[in-house]
Amino acid sequence: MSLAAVVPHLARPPALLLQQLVQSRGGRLLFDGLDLALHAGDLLWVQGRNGAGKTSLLRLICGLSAPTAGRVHVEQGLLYIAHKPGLKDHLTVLEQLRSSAAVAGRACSEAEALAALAPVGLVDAAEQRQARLSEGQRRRAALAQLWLPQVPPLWVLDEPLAALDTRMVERLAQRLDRHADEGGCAVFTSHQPLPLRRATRSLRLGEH
Ligand SMILES: Nc1ncnc2c1ncn2[C@@H]1O[C@H](COP(=O)(O)OP(=O)(O)OP(=O)(O)O)[C@@H](O)[C@H]1O
Repeated sequence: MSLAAVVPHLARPPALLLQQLVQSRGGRLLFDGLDLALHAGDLLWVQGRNGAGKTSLLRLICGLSAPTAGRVHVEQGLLYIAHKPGLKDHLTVLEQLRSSAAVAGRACSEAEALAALAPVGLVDAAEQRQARLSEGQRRRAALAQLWLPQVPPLWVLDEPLAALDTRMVERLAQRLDRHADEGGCAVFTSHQPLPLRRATRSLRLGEH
């Protein structure tokens, strides 16, 4: 029997591969020679003090900035929700969600978008302009993307818990668990642990 038959994920390439990744910013070395492979079902919690380089790493993974050296390989698609999600104030919650999906090449129907607003508790706010949302509601509006159909396999979430109440934190953790159960994976930053059912891998930056 082959090793791949015993450990199924070895049969597939990793969803995310970081090889000898180096990043300097503002004259500081944030990480040096970082190697990482993320496979189906992996949830990776990136930890570190303020300024350690967590957001910088997530932006590298998404191809939004270039490493000083090394390589980032994403096998299929990814979904990035930034620390400050770029919501347009003049759009309604529903318009924003459908527009974000379309820009990502995953256009969705109004019914699908409304269904994604239900778990984040924003169905009643669907027609409301985003300028009138609270911080927590803005975070929920951005996170609704995780409930759309055809989500990409790799999720990259920067501080997804910011401004969320306890109930929404639990709902997000359940969504992450289910995504991993279905063979997806995620990289997230957070200053607090998420109440996840699945085991979490962790990477601590700023300790060199
Ligand atoms: N545009 C930039 N130009 C130069 N240096 C930058 C830039 N953006 C961030 N930095 C620096 O890179 C370092 C890492 O920043 P980063 O935002 O990745 O940290 P972080 O771990 O996400 O912090 P936090 O927990 O506060 O969000 C910091 O020292 C920061 O000052």
